[in-house]
Amino acid sequence: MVHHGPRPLVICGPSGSGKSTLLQRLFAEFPHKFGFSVSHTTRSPRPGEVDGKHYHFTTKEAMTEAIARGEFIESAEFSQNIYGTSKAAVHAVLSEGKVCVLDIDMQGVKKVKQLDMNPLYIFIMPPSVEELESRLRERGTETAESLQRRLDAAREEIEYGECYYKVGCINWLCICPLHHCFLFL
Ligand SMILES: Nc1ncnc2c1ncn2[C@@H]1O[C@H](COP(=O)(O)OP(=O)(O)OP(=O)(O)O)[C@@H](O)[C@H]1O
Repeated sequence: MVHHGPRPLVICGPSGSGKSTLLQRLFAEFPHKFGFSVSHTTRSPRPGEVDGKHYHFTTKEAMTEAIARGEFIESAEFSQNIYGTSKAAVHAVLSEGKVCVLDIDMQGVKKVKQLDMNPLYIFIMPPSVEELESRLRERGTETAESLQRRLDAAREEIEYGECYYKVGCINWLCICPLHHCFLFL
């Protein structure tokens, strides 16, 4: 995919690190500047999640077929569900002249790195796996098994973040100290 316009932003970090919350703040503060690449997922919607806004909720069958038709720039299996970024989702943001923001996992990042999108990469590092666990428990969206799967994935993602991202800090994090997370640019 040849990319024109402002460089996309790829945000990555373990489930529960606070990516979604930080992005909500970003979009609320700069609605004309940044646009969200709405991923497809086969996981069930959580209370409050809106189809087409937070995710395009779909089935494994429909998504596998769409991937085979070449409709996705990347896809990944995370905690027994498929997630993916469609070409249409990215085009929708770019056509509005906004910075396209992708919230994707480590596998998605590795795939995007093989494309010619040339994005900026940001990793949200949680304070510890213990803190992640208590956040995910409090959120109440996971079963014992899916919580364990997310924590196993988190350990791998933290290692990946430590290896491949340089320590940095950007200003809009300062308005969100409650999340106790660091941004790596
Ligand atoms: N298109 C995609 N490709 C790869 N990974 C994706 C994609 N869309 C979402 N993900 C990742 O899948 C993981 C699980 O997302 P999900 O929304 O189920 O959990 P979450 O705990 O709410 O994530 P968050 O950390 O954003 O709060 C997250 O790390 C998210 O970044």
